[in-house]
Amino acid sequence: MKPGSSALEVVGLTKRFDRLAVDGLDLTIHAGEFYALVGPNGAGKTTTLRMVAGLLRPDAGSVSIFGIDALQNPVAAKQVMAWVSDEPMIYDKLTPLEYLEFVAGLWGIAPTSSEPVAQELLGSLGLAPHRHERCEGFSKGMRQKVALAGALVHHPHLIILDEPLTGLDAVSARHVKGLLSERVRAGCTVIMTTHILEVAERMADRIGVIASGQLVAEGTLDELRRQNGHADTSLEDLFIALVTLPDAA
Ligand SMILES: Nc1ncnc2c1ncn2[C@@H]1O[C@H](COP(=O)(O)OP(=O)(O)OP(=O)(O)O)[C@@H](O)[C@H]1O
Repeated sequence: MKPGSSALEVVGLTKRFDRLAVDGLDLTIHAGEFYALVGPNGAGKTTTLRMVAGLLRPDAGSVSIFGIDALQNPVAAKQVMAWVSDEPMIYDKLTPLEYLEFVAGLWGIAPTSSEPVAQELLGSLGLAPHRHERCEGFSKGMRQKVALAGALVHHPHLIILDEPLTGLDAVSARHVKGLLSERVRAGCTVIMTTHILEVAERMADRIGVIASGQLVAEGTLDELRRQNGHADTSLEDLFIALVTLPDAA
């Protein structure tokens, strides 16, 4: 992907349930960046990402993924992206290796090509010793990692993750963070929501703060600090200041 081009362009994205969940959101994520979307509970983060991933139809707005209109061409858009939910579904009766081969098959990738990729993914996530065990006996964290591996098997350029680190122990979190950083170094774009502000602070090139379905601030940590007039404050303090603004409450 061309450096400097946009991986994701969201314009005027809107979704109403009982009340407005996403309110005319504009968002641009550059190709090759690691972007963290943070915000309070109910801010509209998951709803935004579900619309981007093609799982929820927006009431208004547009979503463009590497120039592909994701609402008009959802299949083409899905071919270049991965979606990892915070409540992943995997097939319990399969082993991780079988699951990855199954998912690769859905993408039309032959087992001879997918197997080395699957082995490598499972190795990076610390799942190699369990690759031949059925997923039904796996912990929540292990299942999350199998789902992540499954989402990456077709070499997506844009990786969208909803709370990928929640519920993971320190070793598993390290594996996931390592894999995502390695993907960004290889040229992929990563967008993830997180409530772990330290992770956003350490890993993200840019951070978007969303409140009441709107982007209330965006930038590198230094830019966010400058915008708020605090040279050395933590992201946690900035976050609390931003999401408790009168018009963001
Ligand atoms: N399927 C749904 N039906 C009705 N309301 C919904 C649905 N999904 C989300 N909402 C509402 O939309 C708003 C935004 O929810 P969303 O899950 O996007 O927030 P979030 O920022 O991801 O929150 P959290 O950090 O708690 O996961 C909330 O008020 C939520 O109750």
